[in-house]
Amino acid sequence: MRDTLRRLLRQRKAAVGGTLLLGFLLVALVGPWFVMDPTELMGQPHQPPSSAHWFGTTGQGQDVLAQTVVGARETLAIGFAVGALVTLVGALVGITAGYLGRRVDDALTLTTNIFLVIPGLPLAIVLGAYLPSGPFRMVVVLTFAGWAWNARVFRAEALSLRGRDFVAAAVVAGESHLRIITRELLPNMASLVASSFIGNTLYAVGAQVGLEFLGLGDVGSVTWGTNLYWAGNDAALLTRSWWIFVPTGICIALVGFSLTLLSSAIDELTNPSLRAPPKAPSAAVVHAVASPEQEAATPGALLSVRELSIEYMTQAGPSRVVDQVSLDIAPGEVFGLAGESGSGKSTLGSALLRLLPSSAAITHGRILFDGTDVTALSPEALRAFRWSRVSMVFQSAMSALNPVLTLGEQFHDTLAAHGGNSRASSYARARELLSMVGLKPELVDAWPHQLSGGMRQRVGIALALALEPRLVVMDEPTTALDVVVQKELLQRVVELKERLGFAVLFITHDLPLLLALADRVGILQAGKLVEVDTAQRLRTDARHPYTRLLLSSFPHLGAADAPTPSPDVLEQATSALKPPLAASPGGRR
Ligand SMILES: Nc1ncnc2c1ncn2[C@@H]1O[C@H](COP(=O)(O)OP(=O)(O)OP(=O)(O)O)[C@@H](O)[C@H]1O
Repeated sequence: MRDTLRRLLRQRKAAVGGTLLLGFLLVALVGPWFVMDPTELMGQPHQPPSSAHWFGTTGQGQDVLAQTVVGARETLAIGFAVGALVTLVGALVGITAGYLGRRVDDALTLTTNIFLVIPGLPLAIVLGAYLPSGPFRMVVVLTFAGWAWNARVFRAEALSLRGRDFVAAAVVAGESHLRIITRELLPNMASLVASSFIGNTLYAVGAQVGLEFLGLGDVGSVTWGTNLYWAGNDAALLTRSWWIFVPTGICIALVGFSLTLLSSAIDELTNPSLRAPPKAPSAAVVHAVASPEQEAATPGALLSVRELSIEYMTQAGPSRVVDQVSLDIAPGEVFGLAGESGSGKSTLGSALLRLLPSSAAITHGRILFDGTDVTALSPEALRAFRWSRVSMVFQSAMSALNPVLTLGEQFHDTLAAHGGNSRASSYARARELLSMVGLKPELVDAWPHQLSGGMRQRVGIALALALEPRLVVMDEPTTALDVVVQKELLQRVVELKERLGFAVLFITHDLPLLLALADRVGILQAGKLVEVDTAQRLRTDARHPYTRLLLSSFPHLGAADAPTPSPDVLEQATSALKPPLAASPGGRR
């Protein structure tokens, strides 16, 4: 907690926003003792700023500085009180609904939705007419009108946390609902609570000033809203007495600005991916290659990667994660890319479709695909190129499918984006693709959550094959699956590859799996391709020490001194993957 606070203070946005807000709080707390009585008629009306009245006088002769300073107290007090109450009520209702679910959720969600459809202003007017005037009325009115949005946000967060293992573990351990909510859920929502509180305070200050300006507050009190109300009533605009409303207006804008800065700082602190990444060089793709002969693709190769280097721009400067990699993939070949975690496999795979994040740049080299220089494609050409010529199967079957669209719709989106025809023809193609990967065609109307992990990954493969690409990049497609499902899936991939003739770049850290599946394997170490060879040769005659180290970490792969190897994974996988894999295309590195 102290560490979070320290990091928050180090953030420029938080420092500026916090200092501004603290300044206003200080003025609101002690300022009223140092200024004149804001209600007393001290001088001539409509007097511009002078040494007697630094901010001038109002249309009735009161001191504008005193009104601005004293007005801060009630405005901010109500703002923070409403901010806290709206957050509290919203969190209570939302978390209870999301965590308990069923009937409680139905009832609370219905209530929340009713509040959401009632327009805030009429609700505030009606409530205001029945409640005794004063700050209390404003707090009740704004809390009543504002809690529902917050409840929706907290409910969504509770629903997502409820499914997490640590909550299931607390339930199994017999913890009470109250304890689970306060000990398991709430601490995990700390950043949401903090940013909601700041956002709600911003809402409260704005809404309060708005209502009071319309005369719906207590016009006898001194707040920033009533200052503006009286400025309007005293014709400050008509008489061009700008000093009556400008100081209050500036204060409201500055408080809003400081709260916005704080809210954004909290978001960035709790979610580092929101921080603006350091900028990649403006020429994100550089085409230089060392030698002219490297300019050309290898004859007969489907893909030629030439001296490719990729850098991420980090706070500490550029970090090269792919370093001068050159490789070729032949039509119909399965090329395996192996290497330990963080060696740059996924970065290299994403670069083939130019799917790198904005903080990454291809700083050197070329990607030549079937006569196309991928590194030089315009955004429009790239859109047409991706998926129709090179597609991808992503690692996480869980998150690669859109949870709110049926499978048919997801196929239709992909086909329509590449000039597909009617929805009916997309659905027909989707059924065909589903049966091709061994799923029932009727699943076209299913939602992703109705499928198992293995089924989802098959859908991912079907989607990747929808436009009959010539190369499919598979980035750890089986990592999250158990060995049986993994085996079935890979068998299917090999069958489809034999039938349709596409090539595969298969990325994984599971070297035994690759040696069984791939025609050739490349070993990536810290961004460098240290060895490329046929799977057969790598198994028995690996040359690079890093390859040998990787192989030796799997004792069943022939290490003579390995303790009684368990059933040979390689043998199992090879026998599963019929027909036998083709020999390597020669002549490439
Ligand atoms: N957005 C990013 N900003 C900065 N560095 C990054 C970013 N994404 C990845 N990296 C770094 O790039 C390197 C390569 O990451 P990459 O994901 O390509 O490795 P990998 O071999 O696919 O790993 P794994 O097998 O664990 O998926 C890692 O050191 C990682 O920390």
